[in-house]
Amino acid sequence: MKYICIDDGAVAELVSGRQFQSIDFEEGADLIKSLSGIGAFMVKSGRITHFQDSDGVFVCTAGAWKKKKYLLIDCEQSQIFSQLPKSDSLVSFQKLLRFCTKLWTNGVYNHSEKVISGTSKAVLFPFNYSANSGFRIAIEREPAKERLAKRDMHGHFLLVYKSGTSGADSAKEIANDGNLKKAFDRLPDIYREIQKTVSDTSVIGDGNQLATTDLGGSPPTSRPAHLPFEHWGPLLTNQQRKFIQAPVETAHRLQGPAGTGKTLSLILRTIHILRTAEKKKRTCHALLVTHSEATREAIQNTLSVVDHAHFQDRDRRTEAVALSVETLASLCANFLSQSISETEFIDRDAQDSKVLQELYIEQAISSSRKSDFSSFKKHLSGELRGLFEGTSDTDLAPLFQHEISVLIKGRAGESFDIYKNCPSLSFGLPVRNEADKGFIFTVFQKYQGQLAANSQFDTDDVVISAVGQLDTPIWRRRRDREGYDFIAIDETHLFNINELQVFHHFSRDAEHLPISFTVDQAQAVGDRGWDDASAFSEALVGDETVKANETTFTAVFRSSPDIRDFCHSVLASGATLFSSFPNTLSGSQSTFTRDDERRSQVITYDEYPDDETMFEAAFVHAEDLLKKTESTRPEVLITSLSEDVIKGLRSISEAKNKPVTILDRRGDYVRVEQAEKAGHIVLGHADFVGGLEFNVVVIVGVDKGRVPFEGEAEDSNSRSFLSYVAHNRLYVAASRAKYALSLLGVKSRGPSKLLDVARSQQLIKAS
Ligand SMILES: Nc1ncnc2c1ncn2[C@@H]1O[C@H](COP(=O)(O)OP(=O)(O)OP(=O)(O)O)[C@@H](O)[C@H]1O
Repeated sequence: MKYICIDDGAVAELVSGRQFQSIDFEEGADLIKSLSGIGAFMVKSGRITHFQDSDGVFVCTAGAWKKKKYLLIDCEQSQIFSQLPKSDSLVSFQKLLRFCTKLWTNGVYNHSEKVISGTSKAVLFPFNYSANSGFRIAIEREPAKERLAKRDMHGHFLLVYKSGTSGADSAKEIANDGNLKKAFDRLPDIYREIQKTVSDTSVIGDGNQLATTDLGGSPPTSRPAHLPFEHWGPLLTNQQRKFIQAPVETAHRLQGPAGTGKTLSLILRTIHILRTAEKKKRTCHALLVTHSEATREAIQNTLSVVDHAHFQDRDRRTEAVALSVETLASLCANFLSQSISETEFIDRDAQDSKVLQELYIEQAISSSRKSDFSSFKKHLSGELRGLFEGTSDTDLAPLFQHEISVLIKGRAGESFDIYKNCPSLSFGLPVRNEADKGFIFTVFQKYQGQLAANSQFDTDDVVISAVGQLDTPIWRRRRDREGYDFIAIDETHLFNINELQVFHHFSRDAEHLPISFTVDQAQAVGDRGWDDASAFSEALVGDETVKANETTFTAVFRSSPDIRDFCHSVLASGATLFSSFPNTLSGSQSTFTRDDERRSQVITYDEYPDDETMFEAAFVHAEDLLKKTESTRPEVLITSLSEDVIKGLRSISEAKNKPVTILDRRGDYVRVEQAEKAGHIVLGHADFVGGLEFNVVVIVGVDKGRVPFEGEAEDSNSRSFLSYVAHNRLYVAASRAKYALSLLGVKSRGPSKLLDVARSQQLIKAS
């Protein structure tokens, strides 16, 4: 294929169809295959007709050819589709089409679109943030000038003649217009043919058009995933469909970055399996496990719209097909008569418990400092001793909390013997020898003592006792009667290994592992010591030899291309600093159509003289962006990675009478619903925003000293840990945004280092 000639009608169609934005859709995958010259050319859209011969391809829409504008991609000269991976090729093609539209309509260019003044050239840098940031596409805006002028067609053509990473002098460079001339000579014939085709198939054409238009739009609802099951069919990507319809008997891991529809697909898969069982008159009891009570409520609410058969309202004791939605704690309580009352239970995702746990740990550290440190001191490694001596109890608390939750409770099940042999985390407390572990374990025991003294349990306590009861002959006999035929687990990255090992005991048949689960490791806070995503499968399945099937999503539905790029820059910066930091956004694409992009805003970073002025400005930005994005107040989130900033924002909202609804648990959809009723903006710490989505997100205090948090600690271990978690939190907070993201900081502090990549690539502007 020497060239591809696309008319302006086809360009408009290709930028507005959601299915052309990602290779996860069959249409997107076919399109990129065709562009790369693999097989016959194919574009599935009612409005577009294409012609192919040995020379090239014409992608056209009906109309008078002389009135149209054309993009001619010279494939021979530019090699544009043979240099990049498929997903990147599609992204660069889509960005090219958008740039062409702007060149034709004198639109406003962004930082990656450059018209070279004094020349007839333009250059596009489609990947300003990533490994391919130097990749560019060169366009001649006035190809075959004289020849086209004679035929009254000057200004009707753009010619893509070069791509790659090397620069050149645009003023001197001359694009070869041989292929353009060939294509030009064929246009009258091609459009005569189209005219015939359109009149022959006008009825079919219309029908197809409707289908395409449907797909191009967003789901007609303001709430995520709130559409009945049947309506999702035509909106799904190939990958989503593949996951939803995959065989039930085997373990299946679904991975993908934020906003790719993991939760939605897990819900649809569960309903699909239950509906199939009902149709075939088979018994099927399904279990959907969420990480916290708040996300359980959110999923139950979504199910009430998606699932018209009301599987979740059915009683599994009397119905053959039913669904139970549980948290790990409620599951253990129901099955193992471990009922503990709400006041006894420490919910990791709730503000009160978090504060309480940190307080207990701080007290445990302080008491160990007084009573145990002197006897351990000479045996401790220099690094741990140095850290302990040079750091305050308050600054040490998050490091100990992480070690306790991930390793002592998470991996070792509170057993010192197992903990002793656990490999240390790369980014956290520096644990170098057995004495280090012994000392940390003493702090842990003190913490555990405090919980016991106050008669409180956390999830780990419940799970550890549960596992003991699950591996007994009594449960093995009950399992056949009470176990589940299908188990779905959302947000697996938030569970620790200890917890993951419980789930496979709940399947009805011990031989089969009908478990499906979703993962985005980058959303877990801090180094969890996972080697890769397959560690989740091993922990869940409980057997290293059983391989889970896997599906990866790359089409990001939630966020605009700019916001996706920004999130990618945060993960890329984390991955550069920390060997174990997962960059799950690589190779993903935003599915925003040109219509969605109309509401999208550039990402801004603004500086203020002090905190007070910044807090007030947060509300001004929120109001401004909600107007620009045509949103309502509850569709706006103000958040921060710092507890103190949240307190400051709260006081300002009270003092200035700007009512807000406050999130104090992770993914608390009920609070968001209250905000909807009250017409309030939502305010909450970054730890509580996971699982939610907003049109506008304002992140306050993204400056030095706060992101990452720098206490008094000088120690490099604690700094690395805080930097690691700041990357996770900033990614989670930013990826909640659909159309607009605004970042605020204090001038004297300067912007956070985490913004360096994004700033250097001009992904952020001052507003
Ligand atoms: N095929 C699709 N067509 C249109 N919208 C979709 C599609 N798939 C998912 N979405 C939308 O994308 C958004 C994100 O979905 P969801 O919350 O399930 O993603 P997620 O991957 O679980 O995100 P996170 O990891 O951030 O929690 C939702 O608004 C959902 O309705």
